[in-house]
Amino acid sequence: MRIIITESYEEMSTAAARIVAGQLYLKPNSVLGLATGSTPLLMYQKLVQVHEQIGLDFSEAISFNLDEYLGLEPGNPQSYHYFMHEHFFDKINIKPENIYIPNGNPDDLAKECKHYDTLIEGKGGMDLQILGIGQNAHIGFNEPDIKFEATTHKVKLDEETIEANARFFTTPKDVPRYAISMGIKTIMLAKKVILLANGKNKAEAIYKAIYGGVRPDAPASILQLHQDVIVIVDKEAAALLPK
Ligand SMILES: O=P(O)(O)OC[C@H]1O[C@](O)(CO)[C@@H](O)[C@@H]1O
Repeated sequence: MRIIITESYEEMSTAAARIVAGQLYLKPNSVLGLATGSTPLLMYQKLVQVHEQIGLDFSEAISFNLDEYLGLEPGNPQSYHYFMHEHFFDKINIKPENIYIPNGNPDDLAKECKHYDTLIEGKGGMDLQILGIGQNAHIGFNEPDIKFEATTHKVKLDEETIEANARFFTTPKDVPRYAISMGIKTIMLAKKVILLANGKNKAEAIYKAIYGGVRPDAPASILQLHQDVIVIVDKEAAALLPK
């Protein structure tokens, strides 16, 4: 695990965007695992700039998003479908048929989970997985006490996550209670992982992810067992790490 501590959110985002851009230059048809939330927002903006200014090409890239709220239609502004199109996909030249996001309104949830796993496997798994982290150390929507061997599945969101994500909704009541998320196993099968965090509210989660024991009550701690993880955190998120 490589740990990069940056001075600011801006620097964290630049460092992450550089790795994504480098990945695409080396392998234009890379399979990217993508995250939502506020953490990767500036990284997406920077990638859009690189696309616009020097032509970073996404035309062969394939993307799989980590998760989606259950019960939200893709056109709902709070859905992760909407988020990804608004902040990233609609601003780059990725092909619509190469964009995969779990369906938050499937007729048959178990089938949708299996289908998503099959699609990921069919593309050979992720070359590069981008992750944010929840305050409770969740990755994707894999909440504490998750089974490490899980693939795509239905998740009941923790109260802490509902509270943290309420800022995106009109009232906390509107936050969906369930989501569909890629599992830890799928994330761990990615060839390379970048874990991003900024702000002091992520300091404890980052400590647990990097220095705590590998335990299901801190899902991100499993990344200690991955062979190629780069953790990029600003100094506030790094505040509890040993100097
Ligand atoms: O970046 P944020 O908004 O703090 O969210 C943290 C994590 O929680 C999620 O919203 C749940 O998947 C992730 O998208 C994100 O990585």
